Amino acid sequence: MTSDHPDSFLSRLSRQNDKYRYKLPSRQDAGKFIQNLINFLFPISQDCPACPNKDLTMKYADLRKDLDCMLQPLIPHLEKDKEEILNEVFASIPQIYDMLLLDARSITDNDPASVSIEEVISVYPGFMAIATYRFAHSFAHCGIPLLPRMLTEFAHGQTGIDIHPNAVIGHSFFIDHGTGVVIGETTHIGNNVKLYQGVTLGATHVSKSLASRKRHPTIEDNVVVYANATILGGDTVIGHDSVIGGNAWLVRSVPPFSQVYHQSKIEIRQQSAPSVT
Ligand SMILES: CC(=O)OC[C@H](N)C(=O)O
Repeated sequence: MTSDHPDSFLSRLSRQNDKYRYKLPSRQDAGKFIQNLINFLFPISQDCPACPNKDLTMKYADLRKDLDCMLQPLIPHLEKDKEEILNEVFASIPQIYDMLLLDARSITDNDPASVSIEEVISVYPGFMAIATYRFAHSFAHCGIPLLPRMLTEFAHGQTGIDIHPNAVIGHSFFIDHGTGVVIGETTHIGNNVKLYQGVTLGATHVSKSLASRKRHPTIEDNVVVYANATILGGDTVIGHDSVIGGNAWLVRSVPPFSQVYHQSKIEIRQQSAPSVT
C-alpha cells in the first residue's frame, strides 16, 4: 500500500483519470433514454407531460438523436459505421415492440393479481426488466459495446432483476415480482417461460478462463421456475414443460415434463396455550 502525500496522490489520480475520462455515455442519459424509449412505445403513464403534444415522428427523431449522442464516446470501439448501427437499431424496434406485447400479454394472462395489460406495462418490474433486456440485447447484436450493459444495470437498479444483455430469451417471458432474479450471460431461455423472485440462472463456478464458454443453463419452452431456485452450469438443460420448485438447487439436466422439488423437513409443534388468569 502506498501512502501518497495528498499532492502527489492528486497528480497520480489526474494522470490516471486522463486515461478513463468520458469513455462512456452518461449513466443518467442511458437511464432516461431507455425510459423514454419504453414510454414512446407505451405512453400509458404520464411520465413525460410535455410529450403528448409531440407527434410520433418527432419523438422517434429525438430518440435517434439521443442514441446518436450516447454513441459518440463509444465511436473508437464501434465495429461498424455509427449511422449503419443506428439504422439497424431502429429497424429492430418494430420486432421488439411485438415481442414486448407478447411478454405483457403473458404476464397479464398468467398473474391472477394483474388487472390489465396497461397495469403490467406501466408498473410491473418484470416488464421493465424484460423490455430493457430486449433493447439491450438488440443493441449488442447491432454492434454497440458497453451501453447494453449500462441499460440492463439501470433496470437492475430499478427492479432488482439482473439480466445480462447477451442472454437469449424467447417470446412470452414472464418474471413475477422479480426481486433478486439473476440471468447470466450465456443463458438460453425458450418460449413461454415463467420465473419467480430470487431465481438464479448461473455458473457453477467463476473463473476468467471460462469467459468464452457457455456457463449458464438452458431452459426450454414452457418451464416454470419458482422462487429462489438456483439452476447452474452451461451443460444444464431443463427440459420443456418442467416445473422447478422453490429453493431447488440444480446442477444437472432434467428431461422434459420433470417436476423437481426441494424437500426440507419443517417441524411444526403445538405449544401449550398460555394459561389465562
Ligand atoms: C450469473 C453468474 O453465474 O455470474 C457469474 C459470472 N459473472 C459469470 O458470468 O460466469
